[in-house]
Amino acid sequence: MKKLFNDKNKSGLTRDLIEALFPMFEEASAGAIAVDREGCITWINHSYGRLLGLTDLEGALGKPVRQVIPQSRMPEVVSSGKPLLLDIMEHDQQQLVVTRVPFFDEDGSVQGAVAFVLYDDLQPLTPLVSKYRRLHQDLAAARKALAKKVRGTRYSLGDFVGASPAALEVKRRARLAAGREMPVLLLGETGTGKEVLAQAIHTVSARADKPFVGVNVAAIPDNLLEAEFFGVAPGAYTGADRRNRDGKFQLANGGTLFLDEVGDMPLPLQAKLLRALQEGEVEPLGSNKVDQVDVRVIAATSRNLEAMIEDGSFRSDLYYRLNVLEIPIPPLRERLADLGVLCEAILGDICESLGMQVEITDAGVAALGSYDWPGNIRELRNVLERALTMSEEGGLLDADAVFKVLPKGRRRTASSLTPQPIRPLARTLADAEAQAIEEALVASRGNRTRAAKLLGISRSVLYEKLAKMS
Ligand SMILES: Nc1ncnc2c1ncn2[C@@H]1O[C@H](COP(=O)(O)OP(=O)(O)OP(=O)(O)O)[C@@H](O)[C@H]1O
Repeated sequence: MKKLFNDKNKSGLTRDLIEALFPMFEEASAGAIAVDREGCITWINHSYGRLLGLTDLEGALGKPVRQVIPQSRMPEVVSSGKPLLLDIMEHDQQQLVVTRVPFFDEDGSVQGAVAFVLYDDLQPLTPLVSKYRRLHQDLAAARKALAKKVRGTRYSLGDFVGASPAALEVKRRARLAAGREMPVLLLGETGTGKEVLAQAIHTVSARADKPFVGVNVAAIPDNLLEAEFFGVAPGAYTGADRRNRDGKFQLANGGTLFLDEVGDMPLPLQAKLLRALQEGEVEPLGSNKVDQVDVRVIAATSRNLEAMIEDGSFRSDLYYRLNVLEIPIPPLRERLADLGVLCEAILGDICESLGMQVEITDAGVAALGSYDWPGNIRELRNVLERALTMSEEGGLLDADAVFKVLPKGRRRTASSLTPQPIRPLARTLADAEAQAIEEALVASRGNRTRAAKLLGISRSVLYEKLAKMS
């Protein structure tokens, strides 16, 4: 038997072999053609002629293949000596799946090439193509999820919803923080979005593809905090793991460490944290070696750190170390103009997970504005979730539906009963104006053109006033 792969003829496709295989391929394919080493047609079968719309097959013989089939890549196959095993060729708005193979003489020189049309329409391949597309989409989704997991974040800046002057100022500062390496201190009541913002800053920063590690100081017992932060050396204490256990600092190395409720940190640990931040090194519990760490810290608190410094429960040096860029996040009651956009975003999110469609009316949004939101946006989300469980698919949340689920007893009042100190008239007028603008923005669900109309002023005047308020 002839050796298929000898030195001269590595591909083994001699003319004899091609001739032996040809009838089988020709029979099975939708068309076949052969060219010589110059790329001129030496043979073409009837089925291919029909596919190409050729009336005179004899007339095609001897012609350069590109004269007859402009998109043919046979000249490339003859000149390179390499097959093109699977290709899609367009011809007269048809898509042909073709395979092209060169053949050689005994000396290994290219003698010509043959080509077969495997499919003359892509229909039979549809299940394969759609399966490929589905797998491709799954792969892209999995890659995205994995990238988020590696980053450790769920939120980016777009997730901090709000268009009021106060919310825009928060986002402006967050963007500034993302562009620099400095420590950031986020100040805000519970549920105002401190964690959302910390993650968003990390996601936009140069450390985005490194870990984001969050730790809630208030949630960890004091006696475990040190190990949690700085790690534990093997056998550091009775019952300790034999292996090294990394702390949050080591886990966040290269990335961002989010210290939530930093005001709840006991004083002895504050000193160690300060050292870690100043020196860029941490000492695991029970170890006499230090680990170098490169960590960007974003701290957050709902407590008044300045008052804590006064009463000696927070170190002032640590405060100044953490508070290089301060971002105060206003409570929801101070940015009611964002209620409309917040409702839209939160309802969209909840509805998507429940597979339903429910919207809120302007009166529903205005009803939400009558409450003072001590739990801020987290509470708003809970209230909307409760309202949704009581509403019907495709329904509308109106004021009645909102009042049914709104906690009683924390309504905002238009005027306080306690007498207010007399202030300069200009100040009182400015406050009244700011409140009127805020209420118009609530009523118009953040739509400034509508808000300007409600107030009877032009849009440009409204913008001017908003700029002064921010
Ligand atoms: N501006 C915002 N836009 C959209 N959703 C927000 C916003 N702020 C907060 N949320 C949502 O409110 C919830 C609470 O947010 P987050 O955990 O960031 O608040 P926090 O200030 O860190 O609260 P805490 O101090 O209690 O930990 C989350 O579900 C978050 O998605």
